[in-house]
Amino acid sequence: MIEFDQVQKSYQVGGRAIPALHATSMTIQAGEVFGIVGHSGAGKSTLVRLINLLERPTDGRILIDGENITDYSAEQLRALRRKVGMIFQHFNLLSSKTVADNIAFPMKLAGNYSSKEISVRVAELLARVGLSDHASKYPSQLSGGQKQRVGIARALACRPAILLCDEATSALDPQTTQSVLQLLADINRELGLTIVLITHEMDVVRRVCDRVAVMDAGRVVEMGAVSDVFLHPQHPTTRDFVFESENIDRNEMQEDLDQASGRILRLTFRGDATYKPLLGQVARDSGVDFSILSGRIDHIKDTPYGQLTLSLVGGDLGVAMSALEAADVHVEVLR
Ligand SMILES: Nc1ncnc2c1ncn2[C@@H]1O[C@H](COP(=O)(O)OP(=O)(O)OP(=O)(O)O)[C@@H](O)[C@H]1O
Repeated sequence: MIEFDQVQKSYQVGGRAIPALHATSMTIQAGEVFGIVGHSGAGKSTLVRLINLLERPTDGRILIDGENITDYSAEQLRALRRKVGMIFQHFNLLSSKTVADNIAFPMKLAGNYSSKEISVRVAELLARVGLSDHASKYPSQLSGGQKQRVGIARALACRPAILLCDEATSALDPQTTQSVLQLLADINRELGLTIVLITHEMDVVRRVCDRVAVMDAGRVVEMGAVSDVFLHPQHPTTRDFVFESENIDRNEMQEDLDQASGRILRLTFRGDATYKPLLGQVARDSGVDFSILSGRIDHIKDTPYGQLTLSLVGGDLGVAMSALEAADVHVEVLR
């Protein structure tokens, strides 16, 4: 478990303190995939780099499994950094070393592994990330996705309990992003590793994260289960991220709403409710006529969800809303 207790960080620039993270308290549970989403400069990297003390807090305490790491000695800090692996947007591989040597590097640096242990572990990791045939290649001979797989294998070499991912898929195309996110999800499930993932794309959060913190100007402005935050965003910054990820043009959406008659409802279906043929039944029972203004069906991690915006006329709206809510559909009245 990672706990931030009133953690604050300012950078000193030319004698002035630039605040990057205002006093923040939050907990990341062991074994979860925790997303941090925010625009450029929001303070995401700062927050994540505090977890392995690449940056030191200006104030507050950071506890990992109950231990205050800000009090650690140099020796304890070295041990902490072996427990916390990290992967980067631009992979940060050593270009003069082969794939196998890049993966072996942190184990050699740690100094307490035999060469036999290192070669067994490297072979195991190469297989885990699907690169067994590329052990002797150099980074320049690999694609972006393969380089990130090497980055992941290297980060896992010393069997960390936490993996920090700093915009790990931002330099990759959509298909490669998908396969790297799938690898991270598999690793999280199989190894029980805690993953903290920074991104500026809500879609990345939707695919792999259990919980998310939304950052804006050095503050966490919204935090919660991805299904709650994504489907019912409260803060304007969160709404922007969700609309952006769903390719929704707010002006166009407003025009559609203005043209529609009657009441406008937004229905959110989660899990099994997503596939139930509810609307026809509700319309018959309540006498309400409806037309669909927009709709989508997708997944949050492995859970299906659907969202529909409807305009409704006639009949008994109260009966319709009660029937939907009784079937576990979240009903939001937009107008
Ligand atoms: N080493 C530094 N020295 C001075 N200011 C810094 C330093 N690192 C970050 N900052 C400032 O702190 C604020 C937060 O930066 P940070 O890199 O944490 O944001 P971010 O959300 O990760 O942005 P990006 O997505 O662009 O990486 C910004 O205003 C940035 O300019």
